[in-house]
Amino acid sequence: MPQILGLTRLVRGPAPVPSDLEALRAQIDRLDHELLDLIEQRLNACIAIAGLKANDTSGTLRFRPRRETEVIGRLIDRAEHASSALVTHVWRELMGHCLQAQARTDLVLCASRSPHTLKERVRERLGRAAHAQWVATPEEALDLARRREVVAAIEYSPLTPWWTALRHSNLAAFDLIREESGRLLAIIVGRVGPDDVAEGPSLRVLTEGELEIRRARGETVEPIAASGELRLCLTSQGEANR
Ligand SMILES: O=C(O)C(=O)C[C@]1(C(=O)O)C=C[C@@H](O)C=C1
Repeated sequence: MPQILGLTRLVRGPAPVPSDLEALRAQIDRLDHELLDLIEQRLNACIAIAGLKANDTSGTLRFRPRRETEVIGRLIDRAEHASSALVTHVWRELMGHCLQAQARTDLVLCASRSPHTLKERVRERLGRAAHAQWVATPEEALDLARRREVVAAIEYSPLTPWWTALRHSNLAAFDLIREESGRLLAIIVGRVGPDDVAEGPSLRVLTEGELEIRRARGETVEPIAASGELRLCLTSQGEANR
């Protein structure tokens, strides 16, 4: 019997000494407890922030996409072995739960062409903590986003230019979901203030005339959809707020 064990060891390399395995598992248990304690502390800090946000009369959501993107960006820069996918996934989920601890914030989805892909991509972007609800029309999604603590992800289609309703509205189109090919799949909409929209290209609904004026000023404005006189445009952040 000892000979057979010895042979197995030769083939597989040195087996971990049981006490090493136990020691490493004990270390992992300790780290898990520390991680959980930190998560509890983080949740408590977020609940305290909710108290401050309760005094905010701007009518915006508790959700702050700009802050979330900045937090994740800094952590990705700091990470040594943790991939950006790991950091993004873990913190999107964490922040999704921290947001729910502040106020129940629902996800309203509207898609007829690729509902499954849309839901998956939105979950990747915003985490899985929020309750998701499907609605049949973009108008229903926009109505809920105007009135409730809701983030809406609405499929883009040139045939139903619902995005024209974003002009002169308290809703911001603050994120885009694209297909692998780069094609626009959906627009994420919510009551997010201009200062809380993440850095980077931002969406604006402009008339053709306004678009021309901005271009003449040398601004980078790219129309990505059109309906009558109106254009859905990608602009750089500073330019979008003007
Ligand atoms: O910084 C805030 O405003 C928070 O509410 C905290 C926090 C977070 O978990 O870090 C939670 C939700 C927001 O969407 C952004 C960030």
